[in-house]
Amino acid sequence: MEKICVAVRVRPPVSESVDLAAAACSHWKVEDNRISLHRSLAGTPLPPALSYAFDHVFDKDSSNSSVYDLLIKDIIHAVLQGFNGTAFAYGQTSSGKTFTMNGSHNDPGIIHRAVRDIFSNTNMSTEREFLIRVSYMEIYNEEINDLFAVENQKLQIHESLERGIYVAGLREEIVNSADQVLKLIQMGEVNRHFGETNMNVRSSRSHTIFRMVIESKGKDSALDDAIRVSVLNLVDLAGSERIAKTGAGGVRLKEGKHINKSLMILGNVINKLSDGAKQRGHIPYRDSKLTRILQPALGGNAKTSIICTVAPEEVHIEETKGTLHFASRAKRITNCVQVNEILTDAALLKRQKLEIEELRMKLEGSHAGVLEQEILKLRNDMLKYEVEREKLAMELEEEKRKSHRAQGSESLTQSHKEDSFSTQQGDAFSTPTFKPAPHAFVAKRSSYHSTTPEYSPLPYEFGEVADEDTWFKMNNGFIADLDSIRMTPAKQVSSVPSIDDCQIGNYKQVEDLQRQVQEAIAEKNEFMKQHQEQLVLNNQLTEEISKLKKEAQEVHQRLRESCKAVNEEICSTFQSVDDDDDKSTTAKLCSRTSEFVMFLMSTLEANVSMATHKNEENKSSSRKDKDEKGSWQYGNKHKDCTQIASWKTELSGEIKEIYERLEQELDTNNHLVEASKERVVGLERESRILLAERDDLQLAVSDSSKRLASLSQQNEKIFQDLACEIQRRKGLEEEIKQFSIAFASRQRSLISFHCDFKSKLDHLKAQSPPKSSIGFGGRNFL
Ligand SMILES: Nc1ncnc2c1ncn2[C@@H]1O[C@H](COP(=O)(O)OP(=O)(O)OP(=O)(O)O)[C@@H](O)[C@H]1O
Repeated sequence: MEKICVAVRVRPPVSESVDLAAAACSHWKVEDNRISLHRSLAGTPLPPALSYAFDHVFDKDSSNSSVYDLLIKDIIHAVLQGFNGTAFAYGQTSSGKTFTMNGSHNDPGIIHRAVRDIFSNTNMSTEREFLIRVSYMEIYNEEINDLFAVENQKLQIHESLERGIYVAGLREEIVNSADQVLKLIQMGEVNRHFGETNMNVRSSRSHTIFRMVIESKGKDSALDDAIRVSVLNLVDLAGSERIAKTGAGGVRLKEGKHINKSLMILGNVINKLSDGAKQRGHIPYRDSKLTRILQPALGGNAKTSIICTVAPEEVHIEETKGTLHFASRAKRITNCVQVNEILTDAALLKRQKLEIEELRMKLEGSHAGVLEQEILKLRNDMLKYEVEREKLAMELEEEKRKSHRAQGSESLTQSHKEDSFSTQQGDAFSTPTFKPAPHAFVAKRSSYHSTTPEYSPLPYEFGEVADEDTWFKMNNGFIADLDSIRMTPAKQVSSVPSIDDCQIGNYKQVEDLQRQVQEAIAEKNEFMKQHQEQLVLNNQLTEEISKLKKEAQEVHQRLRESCKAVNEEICSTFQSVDDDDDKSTTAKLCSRTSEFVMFLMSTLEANVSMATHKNEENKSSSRKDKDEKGSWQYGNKHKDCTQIASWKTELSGEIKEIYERLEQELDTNNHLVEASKERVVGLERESRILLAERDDLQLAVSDSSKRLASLSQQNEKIFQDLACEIQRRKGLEEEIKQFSIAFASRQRSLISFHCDFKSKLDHLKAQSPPKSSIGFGGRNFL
């Protein structure tokens, strides 16, 4: 959707007096793209906020060149690319419309500049070849006249699915240079209705439409055979006028009424269109010839610019306000612009092949929704063909009826002759400078346009069967050719993501998931490996711990055993001493000494020596006692005591030695036990850490196993979905295939029907009197 571009141009004041001119200009102020009334009519208060902004506002000093550059140039370039374009000048009488469109010698107008621009572009184009046709018409008192052929008067407007709205019988000239076109325009201007009024010595009494149809085709047909056809309308409207001001009477009055009426209808159409799509309802395009011809430019398929001209004088303030109001309504209109293309059979075939290829590509991986849309589109196309076929059948019937009627009418035959004469004769206006086109495309299309008989392929009553809604729905664009042309399906901009994108997205998703699964598996394997290693380490440590425990037990055992052995040794020593004592006479003394030794075990050497010393003392005292009890015992015992003392010394030495050894051994063992204990504690701590680690690992492993399981599930689901999708796609492919076959057969039947229809038509034409006698005279191209 594209908004209409609206500009306002203020004409310079016409007063010859500089002061008056300055005063005239002082009411309207132009700043950038804004125009405001800043001084009201004498004696009336200034209306609030009377200020308008437009795409451009040109002040009195502006030139046609700047208007063209800012407002029209873009349209011309769009037209060369296949878009329709329209520019028209609107405003009260004498406000400068004709000056803007036609210009002057020093400052050529928009039409002149557009023609030059088009040819300089086409001549420079290395990629496309062009065929340009021009026509020039006027709407005078609600009648359409051909300005290139005065004999073509009161032409009728028709509408067809292929051509859109067109004027039947309008002369079109194939042109190949700007000079040629400008010459033709100059000749056409002669036929235009001008008249003198109080307000303008050369006032346009009609609306004029200069039309250029530009066909183009890529020079490299390997790339695309499509032919672009665009239409440029440059319109100079007649000015609205107040009868009181123009002083019109008689013919001028009649003209003025028609002008005002058609401009009022144009205003109504603009108002309706500016209401927005929802509120607008029925648009009264059919109420005037002007709005009917401009229909594609107003809310249809064309880039449109409106230049509203205003007069700055105080006397015209009301009209200027009216024009600005019209302009501000027009600013709200949006058009739906698209490139117009027509296709030859070969191009159509090429395109269809491409489309099938695209479909196949899409089928190879994507959303069924898009495919369903494609199917729907194809179905719609097929329906369209059906409708077209029915219409053609109706037309054939109509033709037959008309031909029967015509055969019975002699007078109509005569009028046909006259009309035929005018059609064949009137080539005083044939293109003088036209040379055979160098390129096959231009030659072919030129010959087509110059040889095709001009008649409307549709009955006149068609206007009653086709309405705007049908036109909008079925043919929102202009297609200039009829016979060998197919409609290019409207370019669609889909909001759904493209099928390729979706496919890539799916594959990416699957790839991502597969990668994730791979990673998860690798992670899991890594965890398992670590887990195994940890288990081995753990086992080793457990073994080591048990070994150490065993070792510690052995140490304890050994210690116990060695203690036991020492005890046993001591006991056996004492036993041997006891046994010896039993055998010797000093047994009793030994027995007593053994008790003493046991005591000495704790007090060691010092006590032994002390004990020995005391014993010596005791011996002497006891000797005294024993001397008193019996002197015979003392002599025997003295010998024994000496021996016992030596034994005692010997024994003490041995005991001391054993004790020291045992003490050393005990120390060593204690050290060993301590070290073992420490080691055991360390190992236990290590084992605890390892156990905790193992638990963590087990948790992680179970987590990753779960994740792996869910990923596998997802993966499986995706694969299932993919399988379903593939299955569905296969079904759709099958459906498309069948549909394509059905479509092709319908197309073939349509083409054969078309040929049949044409041949019947030719046959009928050959049999019946010429069309002009029954209303089919003239040419069929716009
Ligand atoms: N921008 C302009 N610069 C110089 N002269 C201008 C300009 N606009 C209009 N004029 C002059 O004003 C007069 C009226 O202009 P023009 O005939 O173009 O008006 P119009 O709107 O076409 O009138 P009508 O509707 O009656 O045909 C002419 O003499 C024209 O040369």
